[in-house]
Amino acid sequence: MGSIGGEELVRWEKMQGLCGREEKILVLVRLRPLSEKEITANEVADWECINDTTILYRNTLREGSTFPSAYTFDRVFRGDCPTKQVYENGAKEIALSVVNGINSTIFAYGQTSSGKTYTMDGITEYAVADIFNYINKHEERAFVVKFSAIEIYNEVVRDLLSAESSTLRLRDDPEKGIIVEKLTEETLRDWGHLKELLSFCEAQRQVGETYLNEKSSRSHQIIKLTIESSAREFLGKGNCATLSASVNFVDLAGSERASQALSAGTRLKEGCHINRSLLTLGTVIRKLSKGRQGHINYRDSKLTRLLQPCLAGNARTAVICTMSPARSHVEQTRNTLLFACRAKEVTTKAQVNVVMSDKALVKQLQKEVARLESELRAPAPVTSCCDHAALLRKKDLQTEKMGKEIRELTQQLVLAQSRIEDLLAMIDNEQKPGKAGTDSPSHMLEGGDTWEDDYSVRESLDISTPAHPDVRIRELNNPHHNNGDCESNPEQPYYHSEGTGDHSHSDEFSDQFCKEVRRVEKDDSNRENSESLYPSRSENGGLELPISEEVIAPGQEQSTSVNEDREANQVPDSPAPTYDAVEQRLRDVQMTVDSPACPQPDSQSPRATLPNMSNLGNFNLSRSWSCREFSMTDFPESAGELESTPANGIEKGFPGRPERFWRNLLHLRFDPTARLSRDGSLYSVGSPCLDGMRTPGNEGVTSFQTFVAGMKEMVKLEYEKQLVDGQGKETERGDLTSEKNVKDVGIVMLEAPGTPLNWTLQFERQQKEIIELWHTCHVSLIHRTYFFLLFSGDPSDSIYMEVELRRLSFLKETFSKGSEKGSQNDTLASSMKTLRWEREALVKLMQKRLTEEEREDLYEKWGIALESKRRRIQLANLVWSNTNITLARESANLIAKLLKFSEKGKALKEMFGLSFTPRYTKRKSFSWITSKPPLL
Ligand SMILES: Nc1ncnc2c1ncn2[C@@H]1O[C@H](COP(=O)(O)OP(=O)(O)OP(=O)(O)O)[C@@H](O)[C@H]1O
Repeated sequence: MGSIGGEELVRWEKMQGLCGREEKILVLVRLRPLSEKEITANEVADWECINDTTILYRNTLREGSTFPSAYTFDRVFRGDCPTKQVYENGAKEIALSVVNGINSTIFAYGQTSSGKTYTMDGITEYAVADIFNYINKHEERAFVVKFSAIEIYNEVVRDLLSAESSTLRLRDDPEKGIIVEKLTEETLRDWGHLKELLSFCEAQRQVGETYLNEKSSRSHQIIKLTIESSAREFLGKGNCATLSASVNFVDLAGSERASQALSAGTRLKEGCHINRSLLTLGTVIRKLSKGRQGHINYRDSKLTRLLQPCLAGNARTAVICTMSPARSHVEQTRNTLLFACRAKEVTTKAQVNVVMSDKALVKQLQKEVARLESELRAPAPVTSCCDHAALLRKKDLQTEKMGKEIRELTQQLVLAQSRIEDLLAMIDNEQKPGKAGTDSPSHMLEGGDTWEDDYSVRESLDISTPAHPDVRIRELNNPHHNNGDCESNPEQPYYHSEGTGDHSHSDEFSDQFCKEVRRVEKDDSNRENSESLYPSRSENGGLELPISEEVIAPGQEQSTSVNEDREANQVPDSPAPTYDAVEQRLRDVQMTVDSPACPQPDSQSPRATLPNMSNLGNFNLSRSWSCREFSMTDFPESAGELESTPANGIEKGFPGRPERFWRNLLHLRFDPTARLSRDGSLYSVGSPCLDGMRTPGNEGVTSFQTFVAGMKEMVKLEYEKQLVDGQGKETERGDLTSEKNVKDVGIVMLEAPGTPLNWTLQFERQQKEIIELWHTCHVSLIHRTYFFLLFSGDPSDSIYMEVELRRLSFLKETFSKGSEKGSQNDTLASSMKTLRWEREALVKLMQKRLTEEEREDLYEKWGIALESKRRRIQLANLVWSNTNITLARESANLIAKLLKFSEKGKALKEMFGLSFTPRYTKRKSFSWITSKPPLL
C-alpha cells in the first residue's frame, strides 16, 4: 500500500495484524428471563449463568447425567443483562471491524421466542450508532454507508426495502462472491434515515403469531451495512485507495417444534422451511467445526449460501445464541447450546478489503515488477537458488541409491532367513527316519506379479533364472573350478528351468541338492572322503562324469574315488568307451527310474564309476552344470556357510557326500513333467520330483522311458555311424579316436558333422525344424532368440542342434499327450502364459529402449500401419510368430536389441549345456529389464 499516505498507511499497517489471520467465531450466549406467559404457567428456570463464561443446568438430578451440566463460551449473559451490555462486551468489536475494511457478521440463533429479534434489534442499533460515531470522529476520511435488507421466507429471498414482494435471485460473482441481484441499496444519510429504513424493513418482514410468540419472525432477516472509506486528501487523485467492507446483522427465524408452537397451516409450512434451513446451517457448522474437510453443503439452503463468507470466509463473525430458561424448553435449549459448541470450533479468515483506483493499481504493479526485476538481477539469490537445486538433486540421488541398497539388503536378509529356516527344517527331517529329503524346500521364491518384479528379485538375489536363461555354468574341466557346486544328474539337461514365478521340479531338486551338499560339506568338512560326485578332468582333457545315484544299479558296488579316477585318467591308454558301456549307463538310468523302491545303495560303496568317456580330443568337450543355488555362494552368509566350498566354486578337498545324502536323493523320482518348464523351452529332462508325487509305471515314467529309448536309439545310431565312418582311422590310430566321438551329454555327437556343404544343408534343415518346434511347443522367446543367435551354422553347433531337436521332439510328444494328462496341460498353459508375459515385456521395452524413429522403422519393416492403434502390441505379437527364417532372424535381432544382449556380454554355448573351452564362468544373468552387465 505504498500509495496510501499518512494515517492511511498507519491504519493499513494496523490492519495487517488481522489480515489473513484465522480466528474462531465468537460465541455469546444470552439467557432471557422467564416470560410472563412462562411464569403464569409456573415454569421453572433450570439454567443459570454462574459467571461471565459458564452457563449451568441446575436440574441434573432430575434429568440424569446424560448431558453436560455446564457449558462454557466466550461470554454468557444472564437474563437481567441489557442488550447494551451484550453489545459492548461481545458484539461491538466484531461489528466495528467493518470501519477498518473487514467484513463482519453478527447473528442470533435460538429457538422461537428465545429473544433473537429482541437482541438483534438492539445490537443493530447500537452498532450503527457506533459506526456513525466513528464516522463523525474521523472526518479525515470520507465514508459512504449503504443499507440493504433481505429476508428469506420459505426459501425465497425478498427485498425488505422494496414494497414489491418480488423474488430476488442469488448469483455467484467471481470477484464479489455471492450477490443478490437487483437488491435495493440505500445510502444512509443519518441516524434518522436508518431508523426509517429499519422500520420499513420491520413492516415488510413476515411476522406471525404462534402459541409461543405473539410476534414470531417467520423469516430469516439479514440487514447489511456496507461501509466504504477513503482518505479525503487522496480523493479525486489517482493514487486513492478505498477500504470497503460489510457488516451483516442476521436475525434468524427460530427453530420450533410444531407440537410446542401448536402451529398448523401456514405456520406449519413456515416452520418446516425454517427448520430445514436451520438444519442445513447446523450441518454446515458441524462440518466446519471438524476442519473443513470434504464437501460443505452451503448450497443446500439460501441461508447458508448467503452466510458462506461469514461462516468460513473473509469475515469476522459473532453468534449470539439466545435461550429460554424454562424447563419446558430444555430440549430446544440444549440443541441451541450444541450448535453454539460447534460454532466455537469454526474459524474464519478475515482480510482488509482495499479497493484501489486503476491508476493506483498500475503504480502498485509497476513497483512490484521493479522489485522482482531487481531480485532477478541480484546474483546472490540466483546462485543460492542454483546451489539449492543442485544440492537437492544430489540428495535425491543419494536417497535413491540408499533406497536401492536397502531393498537389496532386505531381499538378502529375507533370503538368508529363508535359508536358515530350510536348514533347520532339514535338520528336523533328518531326525525323522524315512522323512529326510522328502520335504519340499521351503525357500522357493514366490513368483512376482510381473516379469520385472520376478526378475529384479532374482537379479538382486543372484538367483539365476534359467528360462531367460540366467544360468550358472560349472566348468568341470577346470581342475580349479569344479566343486562345491551342485550338479544335475547325468541325464539332466544342461540347464534347468523354472516357470514364471513358481519352480519346476528340477529347481526343487537343485535346491534340495545344493542345500544338502552345503550342509554335508560343512558338517563333514574334515572328513576324509575321496569319493566325489563331480566329474573330473583327465589330463588329456577328457571328462569323467560324476556318479550319481541315478546311474547306480541297486547293489552295484563301486568304490572309485575322485583321486582314483584322476589317477586312472592319468593313464594314457585308459579304456575307450564302448557302445555297450554307454548302453549300460542308459540301462542304469532306466533301472533307477523303474525301481519302485530305489533301494539305498551300499553306503560303503555308494556309487559306480562310469565308463571313462574322456579323451574326447578335438572338442575338448566337458560337461557343464547349472545350479541355481550356486549363485548363492555370492552371498556372504553363504560363503560363511560354505567353508569348504569357496564362493568361486574352487574345491578344497570336497569331502563327498555321506550316507544321508544318498538317502535323501534316492527319495527322489524322475518326473518327466519336470522337464516341461513353464516356458516350455528350458526343460529339464530327468528332473526329479519328490517321492510320492509319481509312482513307478505311471504316465510320467512311461514318457521318460520313451525319451530314454530315443536317446539310446540315437546313441546307437551315432555310434554305429562313427564306427563305419571312422573304422579306417580307428584301425590306424587305435581306440583313442573312437573315444573322441562319444560325448558324455546323454547323447553321442559326431566330431565333425560332415562336409561343409552337407553340414550347411543339414544345419538349415535342423534350424527350420527347430524353429517349427519352438513354435509348436510355445518355447520362450528369449530362449529362441538366444539359441538362434548362438548357433548360426558353425560345424561345432551340430551337437546343440541335435540336442535341441531331441528335446523339442520330446516336448512336442509330451504336449501331444496333454489332453490325457492334466499336468502337461497345465505346463502347456504355463508356457503360453509365459509367452504372453514375454510379449507384454517386449511392449514395455520397445517404449523404453527404442527411439520413436526406431519404432517407426520397425513398424514399417513389419508391415504395421504407423497410424494404427496399439502398434507396439501388434509388433510384439508378430515377433517369433512365424516359422519363416527371415522373420525368425528379424525377431531374434529385435529381442537381442531390446534385451541388450550385446551389452550383457557374449552368450556362452555352455548355457545350453556344453562347454568347449575352459572358462571360469561364475554367472550369467539376463534380465528383460535390468541392464546390469553379467558377471563373467
Ligand atoms: N432478554 C430479554 N429480556 C426481556 N425480554 C425478552 C428478552 N428476550 C426476549 N424477550 C421477550 O421475549 C419475547 C420473544 O422475543 P423475540 O421475539 O425476540 O423472540 P425470537 O427468538 O425472535 O422469536 P421468533 O423466533 O419466534 O421470532 C418478546 O416479547 C421479547 O420482548
